[in-house]
Amino acid sequence: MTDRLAEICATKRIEVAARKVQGLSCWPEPSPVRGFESALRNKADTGFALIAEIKKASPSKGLIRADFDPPAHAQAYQAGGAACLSILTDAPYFQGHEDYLVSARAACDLPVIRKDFMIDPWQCAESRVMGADAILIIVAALDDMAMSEIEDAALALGLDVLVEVHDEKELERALSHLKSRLIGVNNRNLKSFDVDLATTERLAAMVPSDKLLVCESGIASHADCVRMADSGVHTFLVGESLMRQENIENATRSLLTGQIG
Ligand SMILES: O=C(O)c1ccccc1NCC(=O)[C@H](O)[C@H](O)COP(=O)(O)O
Repeated sequence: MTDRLAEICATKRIEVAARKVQGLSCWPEPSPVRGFESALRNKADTGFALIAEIKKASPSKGLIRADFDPPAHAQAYQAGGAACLSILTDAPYFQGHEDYLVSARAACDLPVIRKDFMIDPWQCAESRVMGADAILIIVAALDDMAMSEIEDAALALGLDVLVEVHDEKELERALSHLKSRLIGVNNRNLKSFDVDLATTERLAAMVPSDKLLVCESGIASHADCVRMADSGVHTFLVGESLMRQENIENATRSLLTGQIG
């Protein structure tokens, strides 16, 4: 595990231990699960499928959007053609909050992935109670047994799982130990924070055809999407480049279609 990821996970362990003591009763009953994977597959069949991220800040860039308004961003992403939302709930490193997930999901019809650092199967139940439709498993953060236990807990609750890898070794571990059909290749190096789209291009050929490959991080334009399509990749997770735009709806449409304005 990278030092930074290890630090984030150590902080998360303390946070989750405290949240477990509080229990789950503070959220209302969740609405039925919206199909996250199916929404992506439907859009990817006919063009580009976008998981649009609601991201206020990040460890690599600090504050990204000052006038942060999750419900408004969710509606803009949906109007611009996004298939799903990704909502950061980690507070210490991303200035996220579970209220952002609750309010953004209530403001639109899109399925939502809770973007956080999963280190305990209990967080799956917590995610479902918040209203999440999917969770993220970061292979680099977990050993084989832990990631498999978290995946089982998520699937038992009806949540979809996006399995995130950064290199060949992590992809092999994911394919050997996990059953989820969504594989995210994250182009961000967690040691240097450098982003290189060639990471997705390198790993794409290793991903079996029954899996849906999601290209994560560093996508900034329609040209980047077209470049990834040359490697057979039509599904993207995009945060910063859209969150920095004044008109998020137009920027989302332009990313997906190449149309300006
Ligand atoms: O974004 C970061 O700085 C970061 C640092 C450490 C761990 C994870 C990090 N990002 C999580 C993500 O996966 C991205 O938010 C997501 O792929 C969107 O990336 P981008 O379009 O480059 O904002």
